[in-house]
Order: sequence, then structure tokens, then C-alpha cells
Amino acid sequence: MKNHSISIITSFLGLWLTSFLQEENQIIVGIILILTFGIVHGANDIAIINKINTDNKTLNSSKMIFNYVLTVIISAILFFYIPLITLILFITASGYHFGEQHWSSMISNETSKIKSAFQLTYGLFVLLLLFYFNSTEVIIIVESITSHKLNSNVIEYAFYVLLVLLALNWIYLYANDKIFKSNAIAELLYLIVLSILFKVSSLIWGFAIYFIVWHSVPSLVDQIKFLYGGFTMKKLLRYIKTALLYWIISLVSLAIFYSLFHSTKLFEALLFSFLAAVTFPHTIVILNMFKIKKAE
Ligand SMILES: CC1=C(/C=C/C(C)=C/C=C/C(C)=C/C=C/C=C(C)/C=C/C=C(C)/C=C/C2=C(C)CCCC2(C)C)C(C)(C)CCC1
Repeated sequence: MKNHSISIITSFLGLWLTSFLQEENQIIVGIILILTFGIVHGANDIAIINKINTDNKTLNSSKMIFNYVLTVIISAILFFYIPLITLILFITASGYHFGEQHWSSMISNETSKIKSAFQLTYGLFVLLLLFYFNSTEVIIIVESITSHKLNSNVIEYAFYVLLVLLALNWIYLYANDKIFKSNAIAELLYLIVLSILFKVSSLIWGFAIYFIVWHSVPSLVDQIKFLYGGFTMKKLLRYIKTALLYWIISLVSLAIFYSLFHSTKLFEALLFSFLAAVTFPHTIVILNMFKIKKAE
């Protein structure tokens, strides 16, 4: 069973800070959190690929690194030429990725198809929850990325559809999966905490708290355990040291994109486009990491 108590405490801290920080400051602190913890949590993907490669000789390491960079470039190109379709793919991949990180050890592997469907539905629901409570800001950013003005009804209907799908999946797993059942009530309460957070905070602040506290930090801990066989302060420092170079390359690339496009796009739009480009290969790496963990 996963312990989400730190995430809960930090979320309340984030909620409390909402009443002190003005909206502009929430955005600045939120962006700093995304650029630090958020980006770092993906910057060790090559180390994970290497670890998978050592454990599973069928994968070719240099080919994987090449594929990683290629996927980032292709995603960026697709985002430029077919932004709306790529955005939908990005949201879907993100939903699965968030759901997988959150639930991987809390649903038994016997129900593997339902498990995947549930993880996707859960992650998408959390995103839609955020969009539903901050639809005005979402519409502005989506328009800046895709040049399409989204109708707020689309967000509302998508939210209700996801709510129904999640409820059906939840009921099925509650009735059929003992591991799920033992966490289900606490997880419902966590969703209520997230709803309050998303309702009272700005879009970027709400996203940053979720992305860092509920996704990046737990993922970082899982990655450290996978890479070094446990979590200690020393192992955390080792993780940061290996991630440093990729983190710096990422920030420099983002700064270059910003200097090229900042007159036509919002910084938030560029940040999300950047996250989209690195999300696709990162999601595949983490998917493979969880596959190996499951087999152990
Ligand atoms: C290794 C490597 C590298 C690096 C990498 C990295 C650093 C990664 C990272 C990764 C990451 C860092 C990931 C992330 C993820 C994220 C996500 C998954 C997100 C999601 C989100 C979303 C989905 C959103 C949405 C929205 C909002 C919220 C609002 C507005 C609207 C929209 C819709 C946009 C490089 C490239 C340098 C090179 C090669 C190698």
C-alpha cells in the first residue's frame, strides 16, 4: 500500500498558501516548482533505460537513447503542425501516466486490462477536474497552443463522461479487487481534497501542486528505488547528480524556445508544449519500468 500522507499534508500546505499568495505569485512559484522538481523527475530516463537494458538484454541502449531524442523531436514537430490532435494525444498519454504512477501498486495485477483502463480514467479525471474548475484559463492556454477556441461545454461534458466512467470502474474494482478495496475510501477523500485545491487555486498553482506533490515526488522515489534498490538521502543526491546534465539541457532548450516564440505564445503555452514533447518518451520509459517491477 502506498503512503500518500506526505502528499496530503503538502496539498493542505498548498491550499493554505493559496490564501497568502496573490495569483501572480502563485503562477511564479508554480512555474518554479514545475521547472525544478517537475523536470528533474524525468531527467533520469536515460539511467532508467540503461538499468532496464542491464536487466533485460533484449533492449539496445544506444538505440533507446536515439529513439528517446527522436520521439521528443517528432512530438515537438507534431505539436507545431497538428497542435489540436497532438494536444489530445498528450492529454491522453498524461492521463495514463498520472494514473499509472498513482495506482500501480494499489490494484492487483490479475485484473490487468481493467487496471489499465482504470489508471487511464483516473488520470484523465484528475486533469478534467482541474480543467473544469479553471476552464477560463484552460481555454486561453489551449487557444494560445492550438489557435482553436475551446467551448467551455466541451470541458464540462468531458468532465461528466469521465466522472461516470471512473465511478463504473471504481465500483467494479471495489467489488473484485481486495487491494483496491483497502485503499478506495482514502483515495476518494484525496479526490475531494484535490477538488477543493483546484477550485480555490489558480490553474498553474493547482496543476503545480498536483504535478509535483502527487506525481513527480512519488515518481522520483519509485525511480530511485528502481535504480538503486532503495531510498536514502545518499541515493537521492546520486539521482540528482545523474539528472543534472539533462535538466540543464532541458532548461536551456526551453529558454531558447521562449526567446524565439515569446511574442506569439504565452509562457504557460510554451511550458506545456515543452512538457508534451518530453512526456511521450518519458511515459514509455516509466511504462517499461513498471512492467519490470511487476515481473519482479
Ligand atoms: C533524458 C533526456 C532528456 C531530458 C528529458 C527530460 C528532462 C524529461 C522530462 C520529462 C518530464 C518533465 C515529463 C513531464 C510530464 C508532464 C506531464 C505528463 C504533464 C501533463 C500536463 C497536462 C496534460 C496539461 C494540460 C493543460 C493544463 C494543465 C492547463 C492548460 C491546458 C493544458 C491542456 C495544456 C533530453 C530531452 C534533454 C535529451 C535526451 C535524454
